[in-house]
Amino acid sequence: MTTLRIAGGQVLRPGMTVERADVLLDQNEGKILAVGPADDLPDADETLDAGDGLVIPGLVNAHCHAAMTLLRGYADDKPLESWLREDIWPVEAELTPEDIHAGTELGLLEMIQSGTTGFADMYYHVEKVVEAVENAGLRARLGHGVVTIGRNEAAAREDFETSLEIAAEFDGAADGRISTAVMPHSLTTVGEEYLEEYIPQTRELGVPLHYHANETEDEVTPIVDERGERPLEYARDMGMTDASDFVAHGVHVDETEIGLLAETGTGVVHCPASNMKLASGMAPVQAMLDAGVTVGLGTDGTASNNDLDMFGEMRDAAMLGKLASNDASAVDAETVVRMATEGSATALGFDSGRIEAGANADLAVIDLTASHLTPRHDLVSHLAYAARGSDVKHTICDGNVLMADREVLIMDETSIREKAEKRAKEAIRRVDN
Ligand SMILES: N[C@@H](CCSC[C@H]1O[C@@H](n2cnc3c(=O)[nH]cnc32)[C@H](O)[C@@H]1O)C(=O)O
Ligand SMILES: [Zn+2]
Repeated sequence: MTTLRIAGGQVLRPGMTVERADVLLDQNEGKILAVGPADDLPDADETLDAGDGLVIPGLVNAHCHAAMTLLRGYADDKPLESWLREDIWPVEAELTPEDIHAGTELGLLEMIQSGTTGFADMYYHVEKVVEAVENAGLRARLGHGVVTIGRNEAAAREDFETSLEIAAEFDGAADGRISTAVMPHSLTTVGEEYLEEYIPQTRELGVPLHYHANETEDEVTPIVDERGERPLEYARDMGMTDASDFVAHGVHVDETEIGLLAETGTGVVHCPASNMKLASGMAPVQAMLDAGVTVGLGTDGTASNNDLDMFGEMRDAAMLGKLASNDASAVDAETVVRMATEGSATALGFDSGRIEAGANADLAVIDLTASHLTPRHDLVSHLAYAARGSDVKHTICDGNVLMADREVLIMDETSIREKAEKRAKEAIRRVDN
């Protein structure tokens, strides 16, 4: 067994307390072996100096479309429907598998540089997303997003069957760092007849479902008008609300749907920056948490954010949550830190998001010497309201050091950025011609 000690730091423990301690990792199993005072822990094969920094669970971005880094800043200042139809979907039609590989690599680089060690991703040409994640050393739940509207039956079936095939083929890949889900895009972009046929096949596969739900009023009204029930009641009737399933957004959920989510255990991934940027609405996060709903945190894609920095997402969640509840004590610092770690990990079914023996060895170490993190009254407050991705100095996933002292060890940053820049511009040229 090869062991790594993260020494000389202060550690964020599951109860959101901070204590001076070392952390001992088993690099073969990718697990945390022990947390405690330096003198109490056995010697390790390797030591990584936390330099009096703050050791936190690696952040988990529970809803993303990583390859959309290629479209960062391409189409801003529009609501969801016109943004997708007029700008995003036309250029996505031009993206090649290699483009998606390049965009995903750029996203993974940004995640490693900002302390994110796990994420959920809905896209296509997922074999290229798998390849990028395998090489980058991160933990991910991946899936092919299914859209059947606007497609003939053969194309619609092919899209859903691709999602099942991908989920079956890659679940457990990368020595277990990769898991999968079947990902119908949303309850209004996938026809009921296909849900009826393919959801049971998903259950046979034993992987969860992930889909966008209740993001905008336009996603809710048609279902209520046509079915006389709420979208998540429809989802439940279609067998899409298991405890292992997780939905993105959940902005326009009413009390009935909050109660349903609390009862089924289906996770909700709150994406505050995307919801604000697309003017989708303000999710009732505090009400969902008070009802016992599992709430994770996600950035969505970088074309509706526009970065993958989960520190910014925590800050947005806290600020928006207070406004949405008209209550400055709502969605407080501890709540958003828990959302970005334990909440997201639970929603994705990762044994990560907490620093205690037996959990995955997914961690980040924050350099506290910055002026914007001074003085150190309350480090949990700093995580929510002051820290930023660029404060992360070490990132570790599955017990492997992916970034040390801000140097990404296993990816060539310059070539990744140059490739993404080139491929993004070429894709835009193709859509403009
Ligand atoms: N098989 C589908 C691809 C679906 S991938 C996931 C889709 O979600 C889109 N997406 C990104 N952000 C959002 C959002 O906030 N709400 C809904 N869809 C989004 C993204 O652009 C992408 O088209 C097809 O061939 O079009
Ligand atoms: Zn999304």
